Amino acid sequence: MLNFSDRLFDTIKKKNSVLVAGIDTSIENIPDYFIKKYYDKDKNETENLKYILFEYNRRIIDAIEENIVGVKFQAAFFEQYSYHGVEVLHKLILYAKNKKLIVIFDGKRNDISSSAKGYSNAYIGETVVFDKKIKFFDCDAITVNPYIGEDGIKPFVEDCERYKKGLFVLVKTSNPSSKDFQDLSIDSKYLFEKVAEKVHEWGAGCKGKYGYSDIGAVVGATQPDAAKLVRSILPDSFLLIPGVGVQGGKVEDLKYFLDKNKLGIIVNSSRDIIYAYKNHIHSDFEKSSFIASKNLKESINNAIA
Ligand SMILES: O=c1ccn([C@@H]2O[C@H](COP(=O)(O)O)[C@@H](O)[C@H]2O)c(=O)[nH]1
Repeated sequence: MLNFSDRLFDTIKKKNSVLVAGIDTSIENIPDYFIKKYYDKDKNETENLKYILFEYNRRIIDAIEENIVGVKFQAAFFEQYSYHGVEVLHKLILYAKNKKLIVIFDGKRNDISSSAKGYSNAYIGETVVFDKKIKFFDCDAITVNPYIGEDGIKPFVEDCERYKKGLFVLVKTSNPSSKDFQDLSIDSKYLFEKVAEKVHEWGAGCKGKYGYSDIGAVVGATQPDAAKLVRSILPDSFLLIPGVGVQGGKVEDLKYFLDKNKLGIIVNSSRDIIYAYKNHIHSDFEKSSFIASKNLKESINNAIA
């Protein structure tokens, strides 16, 4: 099996797209006509929830797959429905993997090393179950929070090497409050620069045949100035960039995130794609999402050409 960064690189080239669709779906944002059509009064709430949540997202994935390199599943939107949502998440991960899309689990997980290893086992590695080892979620990559320090990151990095998976470490996030801690100054550097230096160190041992590291960084689209600094520290890492559109990040600023080969980025968009029907692009939600993802893919490609 190829390294994560090689699989990502090849899929970007094959699809001619760096767009990742964020699957952040809440039931209350699914169109009424869809719910009315599929809500079955003879079933209980959770059976209806599971069916409708899976079906809506499955159809979105089918509609947009040609425009995207992968999908990013935001854990919160599944966990809010307890184990019912997690069951749907598991089914959707399998569905997306079967379509050869790059699957990123956005859980921003971490803990002390023993607990971090549990998260890593679940999402990118394998878990010992009696005399078997089971790859439960088997995603291509996971987002992690670096605040706990190196011993919490190491189990993930080791599993990236072992299972050919990827990691995206939060370096400079897209939200306005990212400045509260990430911009604190230490030794005349921002804290996020220090984190980026660590990401460089952690990724040095896992590079693919194209020279990219399997350990990448999350940098918000709303942070082009920070992106220039991060890119100078991380010349060989993929940057996962959320925050275009609704959060104010501009496609024209994506050039500041690129590496020297005008590559090395993937750009997430969630609400603008999964709820594109709200913008009345088309009366049909699948067509709306298709058009929104196609337009965004093309405008990103133009901006980074
Ligand atoms: O810095 C970060 C890190 C993660 N996110 C996540 O990305 C999507 C963004 O959704 P949009 O609807 O496209 O705004 C969401 O899942 C966030 O949890 C981020 O926004 N910023």
